[in-house]
Amino acid sequence: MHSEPAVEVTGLVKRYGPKTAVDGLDLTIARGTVTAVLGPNGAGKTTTIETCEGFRRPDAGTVRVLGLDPVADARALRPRVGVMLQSGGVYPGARAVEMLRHTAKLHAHPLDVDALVERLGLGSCGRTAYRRLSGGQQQRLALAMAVVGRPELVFLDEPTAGLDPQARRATWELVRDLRRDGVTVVLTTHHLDEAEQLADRVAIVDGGKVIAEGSVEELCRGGSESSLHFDGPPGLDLGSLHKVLPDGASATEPSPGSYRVEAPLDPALLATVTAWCAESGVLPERLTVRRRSLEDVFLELTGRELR
Ligand SMILES: Nc1ncnc2c1ncn2[C@@H]1O[C@H](COP(=O)(O)OP(=O)(O)OP(=O)(O)O)[C@@H](O)[C@H]1O
Repeated sequence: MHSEPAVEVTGLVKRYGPKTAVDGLDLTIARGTVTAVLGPNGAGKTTTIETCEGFRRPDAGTVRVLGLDPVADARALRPRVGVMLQSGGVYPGARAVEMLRHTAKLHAHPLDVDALVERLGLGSCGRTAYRRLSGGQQQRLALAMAVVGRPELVFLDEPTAGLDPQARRATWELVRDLRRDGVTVVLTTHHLDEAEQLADRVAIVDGGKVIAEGSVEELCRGGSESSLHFDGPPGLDLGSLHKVLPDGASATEPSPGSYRVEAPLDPALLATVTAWCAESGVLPERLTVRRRSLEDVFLELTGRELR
């Protein structure tokens, strides 16, 4: 049974009036994995996740979650799927930790509430009404509510947006523990480092479609895997550098005084570039070797920075 994917989205289309938010999206998520769904603003991530959560009906295509239909089988899925919404979903007057205890009681094998409260730094919020919590506290509570029932699958929509570094790390640790316990985690994020840190698989969504999918390593493979960077005076004669670089290499000045050399990286390349700098009377500052990152891939695929 567990060879069946946790989530299977096929040809999903979702429109809001004339606007097509999701446009034939395909995504398969294996059980027990952490998948990060990345994409620029308005790419269709939230709409896709909300359709998987059963909050929206597809206009076309199919969505199966744990083998079931998220709308028709909502009752059966509720105890098995944890949902963390971007905002709200909680009665504003409800007291924070009481609400968490109440949610825990609705489940057969909940997590230990006190341990979870401690872990997410919610101890001081005990009897505080939800609406009086800070944004970060509300968010951590939403995360706690999503996982307290020990679900098989958790959807986290931008779980660390706006959190301070400490709360962010606590959230990452929690996601790692969920994964270790075999929980499938699907998260949307604008933080590429979050995807790099947590995700087994990354799906990049743009224009309502998945335009690339794979592990971070797979996505970063191909193209030029690494590049050499240095700063110097603006307007250096890169023509003379090209002459000494190996065939197929490129040297560019992406912004004034900032240089990038793309070529198969080996010690000889470094020697060639520094020798050229010496001949040109240039002291290369901040000389670094950079591996191709998810950010580079994202930029190449979407033509946009993430935010
Ligand atoms: N309820 C709605 N009514 C009308 N248009 C909507 C609605 N919800 C989303 N949209 C539009 O659909 C498109 C996809 O939105 P969605 O929220 O799914 O994208 P997203 O990738 O989650 O974006 P973000 O990163 O900004 O949260 C956007 O153009 C958005 O403006």
